[in-house]
Amino acid sequence: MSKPVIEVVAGAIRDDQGRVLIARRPDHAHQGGLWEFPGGKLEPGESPLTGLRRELDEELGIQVLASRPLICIHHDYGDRVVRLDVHRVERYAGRPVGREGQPLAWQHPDDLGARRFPAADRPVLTALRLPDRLLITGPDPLDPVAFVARLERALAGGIRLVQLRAPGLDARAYADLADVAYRRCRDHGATLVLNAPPDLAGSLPGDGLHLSAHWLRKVTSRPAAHPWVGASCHGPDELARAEALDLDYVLLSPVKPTATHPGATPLGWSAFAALIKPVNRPVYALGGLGPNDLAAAWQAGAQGIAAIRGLWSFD
Ligand SMILES: Nc1nc2c([nH]c(=O)n2[C@@H]2O[C@H](COP(=O)(O)OP(=O)(O)OP(=O)(O)O)[C@@H](O)[C@H]2O)c(=O)[nH]1
Repeated sequence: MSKPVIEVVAGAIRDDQGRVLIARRPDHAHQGGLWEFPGGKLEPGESPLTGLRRELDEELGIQVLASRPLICIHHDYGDRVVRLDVHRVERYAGRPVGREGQPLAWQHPDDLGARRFPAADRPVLTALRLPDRLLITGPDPLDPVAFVARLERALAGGIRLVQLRAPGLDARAYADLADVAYRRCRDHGATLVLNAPPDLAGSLPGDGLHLSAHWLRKVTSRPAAHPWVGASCHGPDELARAEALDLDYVLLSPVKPTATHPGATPLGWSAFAALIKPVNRPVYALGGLGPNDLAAAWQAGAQGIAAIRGLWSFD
């Protein structure tokens, strides 16, 4: 018999330094003594938004004014299954205090890994470290100077995650480009992931590796030596494989018609949402999307959007 699912809603609240508010669970509670994102169980018939507002008022004494979905996790603890629906609180009124006596702490997302959280929260920590826009570079740089100028403009415009994709370049030209792109990204505090064969990527400067669907099929374990590893997925089998390999995030495409893959059938948002429902990691929506699609992507359960044309400035 399948176990009942406990519906839980929680808030990721940031301060103006980008730190996130966490609370320590009471020792006697389930997962007692561990840190958590403030929230709790939904009441019967309650919507996630109403539950979020109620819980954060009860626990912290704040009033949520604006929020959006961040990530939703299904986790089986053995004695119970929890559906943890985490929302980013964008605006709130009041000053958070531990109204139930729980200790609170503000922590930068990169440092959250040093705290002990319930197992369900692991992908939430990853989602908090990733931005909502992933730039895929393109088209292939026939003119590297113009390519780097475009990259620079994207970084100056706030892009913080870049996938270096240049399938037409040979290994040497790709390595040269990675060298320049990595320096530019580092100057802006952005993360560069290399869309290249794992062995080549491992020898180049970068913060991570992007596995094409081809390499996702070929690798037998998560490639070591890369702090970040993501992959391109197009359906449930590839999504399941990315999870089994314990990759950090995935891209699912195509959501809309795209110039890069004109023959592919677009998923549309509702099929996209259904496909990522069982996926316990951040998913970027890809295919014919731009910044105007961000709100739809969040509502469908995505981390955000990935794009070439939608984020790469052409002139
Ligand atoms: N609030 C919250 N709960 C979490 C997180 N991660 C996680 O696995 N959970 C689990 O989700 C469930 C939430 O239950 P809770 O005890 O906080 O719920 P509650 O505030 O309504 O308390 P109550 O049971 O005393 O009424 C627990 O099983 C808890 O272990 C998290 O980050 N935040």
